[in-house]
Amino acid sequence: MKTQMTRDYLATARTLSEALPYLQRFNDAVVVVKFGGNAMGDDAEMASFARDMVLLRQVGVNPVVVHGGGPMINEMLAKLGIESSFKNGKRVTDAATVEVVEMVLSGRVNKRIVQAINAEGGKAVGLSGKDANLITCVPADPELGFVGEPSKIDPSVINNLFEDDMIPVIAPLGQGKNGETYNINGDTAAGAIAAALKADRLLLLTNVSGVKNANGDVVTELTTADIDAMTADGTIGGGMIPKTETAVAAVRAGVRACTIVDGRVANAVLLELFTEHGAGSMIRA
Ligand SMILES: Nc1ncnc2c1ncn2[C@@H]1O[C@H](COP(=O)(O)OP(=O)(O)O)[C@@H](O)[C@H]1O
Ligand SMILES: CC(=O)N[C@@H](CCC(=O)OP(=O)(O)O)C(=O)O
Repeated sequence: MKTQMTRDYLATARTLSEALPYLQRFNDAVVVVKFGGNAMGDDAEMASFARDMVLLRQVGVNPVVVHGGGPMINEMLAKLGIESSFKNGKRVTDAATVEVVEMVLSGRVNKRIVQAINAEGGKAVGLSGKDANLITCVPADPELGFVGEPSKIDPSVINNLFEDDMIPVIAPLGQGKNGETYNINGDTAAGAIAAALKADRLLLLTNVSGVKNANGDVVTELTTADIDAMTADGTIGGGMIPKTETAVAAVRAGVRACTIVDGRVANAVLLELFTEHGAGSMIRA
């Protein structure tokens, strides 16, 4: 049974300690957290994120981490002298680039998060969308090369890890039908996994406090119509495009709510889920 999380409940707890007596209400809830490369920060910030994941698991929530690592990919591409560009927030990915993307995401970034969660007392297992056929892809757009759009999700490996009290940490790569490797935007991968799991919440952690309007103010609740209008007039641009696209697709696919929030704030995930401090921008169906 999944616990129903409601904004009403969230609004009644002002602090984490006030929320503590009610945390069992979240037992067995599935929360997919996209941890963006820009949200990762230094070792102390990484440890704070890892602690949040371990605490969620301890109160019975099933967290799934899907990570990005765009800045770390940029750094490695620059070292190798490979030029890179983006179209609507997605990296144009040729054969040489996808090799680097896989090395950086499945290697260094994935293991850094796994190690941080394990150091906090959790049991994290690092995977990519290629493991156990988790994510099958089709090409997203001919102009983007090896950028994948998830066409099939097999979440059985995630459910098995939940049963064994483990926290899946997933790098956003997938496999095509001919065995080719695809680079998937981290937000897109997180949304597809959240939809397949019918997650209670999808949290997209980034380096801004939410979706901003033309005046620069964070919009706390957004409808899909607001997002369409703000994208059409250019208020939403760059890396925010895949996030809002993902939020809309996820809530349409049955995810209860999606929040875009600043992951650099201490205890960002716990505060967002359990207290009215949950700032950021929330999108619901
Ligand atoms: N309307 C908007 N509100 C907030 N951020 C926006 C907006 N439009 C574009 N952005 C940009 O999107 C960025 C977040 O996307 P991105 O850098 O890809 O993050 P991440 O690495 O966390 O996935 C912000 O830092 C900001 O520069
Ligand atoms: C297709 C595409 O854009 N893939 C992304 C995957 C990493 C990612 O999403 O990283 P952030 O979440 O840190 O931006 C990329 O190559 O940068």
